[in-house]
Amino acid sequence: MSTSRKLITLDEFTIQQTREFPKATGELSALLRDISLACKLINKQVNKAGLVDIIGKFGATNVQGEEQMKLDIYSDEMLINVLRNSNDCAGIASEENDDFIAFDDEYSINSKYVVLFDPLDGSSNIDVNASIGTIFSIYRRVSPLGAPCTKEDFLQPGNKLMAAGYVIYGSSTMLVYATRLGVNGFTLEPSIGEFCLSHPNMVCKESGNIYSINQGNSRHYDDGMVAYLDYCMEINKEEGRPYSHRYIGSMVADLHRNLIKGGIFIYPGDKKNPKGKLRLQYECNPFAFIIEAAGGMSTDGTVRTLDIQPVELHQRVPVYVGSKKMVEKAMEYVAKHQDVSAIS
Ligand SMILES: O=P(O)(O)OC[C@H]1O[C@](O)(COP(=O)(O)O)[C@@H](O)[C@@H]1O
Ligand SMILES: [Mg+2]
Ligand SMILES: [Mg+2]
Repeated sequence: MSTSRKLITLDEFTIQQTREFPKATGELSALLRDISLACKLINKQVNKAGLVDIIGKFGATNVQGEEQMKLDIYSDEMLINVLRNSNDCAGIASEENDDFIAFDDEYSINSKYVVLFDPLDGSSNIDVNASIGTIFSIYRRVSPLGAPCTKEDFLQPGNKLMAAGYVIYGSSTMLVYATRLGVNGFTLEPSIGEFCLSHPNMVCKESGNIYSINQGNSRHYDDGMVAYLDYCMEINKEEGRPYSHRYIGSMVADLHRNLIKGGIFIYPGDKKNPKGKLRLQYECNPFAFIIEAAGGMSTDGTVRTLDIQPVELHQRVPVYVGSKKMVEKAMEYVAKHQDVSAIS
């Protein structure tokens, strides 16, 4: 049985897409190719993490007070170096850097785009060989070309995104990215070192039977969240419940599974952390953009994630993202209990 088929590389795919848009300059596609190069360099280290000095803590904390892992720093440096030398990017913002970085060479100041990224997502899973990832999002600048980019370029709401994506370093390495044209997945073919189209036109099912949440925090949840979890665990054969609980603890891996199988991922606000844990600009917005482009939905429990106006680079927001019907149901529970608690 021959398993080979004509491979379409990411380069070929992005060039084909550019041809469909006469006005397209190819800069966005070039930026995607730059990001894929940086992720190939990260992938090389991830694949042999136990054998090279890339496991463990770096010995510093980031602006959010989180311990940085060596692979967080390595991945951050790879992305910054590739994007700084690419002529396609005016500047970056990253989970691992306090402030944005504007590239001030003569090419970068004339680039139309800025990139935000979570260089290594799922840091708590690095040392235990569970799937981890990189998350990125691309905005067109609002600041004038010909000068370094500014903070405003990085504090745009998600509904202004041009493209967003992630790379998952798992049993295979995949790059999935979304534009307003749709969502496509590419698998790294190690023998040619190229990402090749493997999951064209990805769609997020309207409903699924997986719920993904760190239930270890449930003692801190408000009534609405507790009631929704009861709903997920309730025995109701007609409605396909109880749902299965799946939680890898890497947002990239949990969202990738739900994108393919259907499901809901929730990192709510709670009594301990009212804003939740995940960051709006380089975790929640890119996934909201990808999942919506695939037909799903994302909110902070009340508002569409993509319509939230960012005020800080590293701000956190609650997130309910995934299959449309499941997010709507979770919103019903949250709203119902918000009304009750408002009255009482
Ligand atoms: O351990 P918790 O509290 O469930 O948090 C897990 C979440 O934290 C994260 O690891 C945060 O991302 P980073 O690893 O990039 O800091 C997410 O990937 C994941 O969904
Ligand atoms: Mg992360
Ligand atoms: Mg991270």
